[in-house]
Amino acid sequence: MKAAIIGFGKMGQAIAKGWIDKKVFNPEDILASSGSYDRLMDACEKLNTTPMPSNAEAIANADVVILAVKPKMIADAMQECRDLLAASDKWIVSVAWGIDCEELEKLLPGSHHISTIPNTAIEAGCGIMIYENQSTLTQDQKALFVELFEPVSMLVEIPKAQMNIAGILGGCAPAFTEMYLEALGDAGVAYGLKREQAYEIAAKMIEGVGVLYLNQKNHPGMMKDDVCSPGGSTIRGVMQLEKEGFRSAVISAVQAIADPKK
Ligand SMILES: NC(=O)C1=CN([C@@H]2O[C@H](COP(=O)(O)OP(=O)(O)OC[C@H]3O[C@@H](n4cnc5c(N)ncnc54)[C@H](O)[C@@H]3O)[C@@H](O)[C@H]2O)C=CC1
Ligand SMILES: O=C(O)[C@@H]1CCC=N1
Repeated sequence: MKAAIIGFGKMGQAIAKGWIDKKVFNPEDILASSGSYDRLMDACEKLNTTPMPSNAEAIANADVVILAVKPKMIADAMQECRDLLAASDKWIVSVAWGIDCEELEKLLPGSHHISTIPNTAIEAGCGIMIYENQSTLTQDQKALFVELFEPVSMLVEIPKAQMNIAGILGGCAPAFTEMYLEALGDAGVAYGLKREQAYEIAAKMIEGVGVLYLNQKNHPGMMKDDVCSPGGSTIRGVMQLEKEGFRSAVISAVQAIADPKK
């Protein structure tokens, strides 16, 4: 099987790296095409993926197509490929933010497609792949979709009305968490830790908290209480975060994306 990745930027490359690392695809079976041919050549040289001169050629030679251009670019990028996609059993995984099954059908009528929102951690094989419960994939294509993305992500099926909020938590919030990681690193450095060591400790801590929650499904407040010894040190930090509006800031950040006009 061969995969065409149309748009070989951050997300396109993250998917390719995750697949190569988990041996889902041989690097040369990933056919990449992008807006800038020079940058595409550089990226493909690093990953050993195959650079393609056009979107149409990448798609013609592939079984599955990952659509990883900016949402506004889809119509332009796929203009020459609409007929080919409508007339074949090739199938499309769109990762474009805000483009649901109905929108995809308008852009690529008659094709087999599924609308998803992945996150950058797919590169490390521990991503989240939100996908809409409505798609035009056949049963066999849906099974292949699971086969390709399960090794690199947790798959979460979501109805159309909740795609946006699920995508914010899975796809956008990594940036919030990276800011938190950076802030912990700065604080560690301020108190004498080497920066690399500070980031490593903080990153492992974030990973561990996630795994602990997923294993036990205890309420996060209870998990926090387990860390705060009576009269101990942690509760002083927790009280300060409460005073600074930490939780409220996080909720407001989600709102700023979910309701951009407010
Ligand atoms: N970066 C992220 O964390 C996430 C991104 N996404 C979605 O992934 C898609 C790509 O986003 P990024 O990778 O972050 O952006 P990016 O700007 O890094 O990548 C976009 C790529 O598309 C290429 N491109 C532009 N016009 C093209 C055309 N006509 N044909 C082929 N390629 C073309 C550009 O050269 C660039 O390599 C977007 O739709 C975004 O909503 C979804 C979830 C998370
Ligand atoms: O910021 C964006 O538009 C993309 C979609 C989700 C994460 N990054």
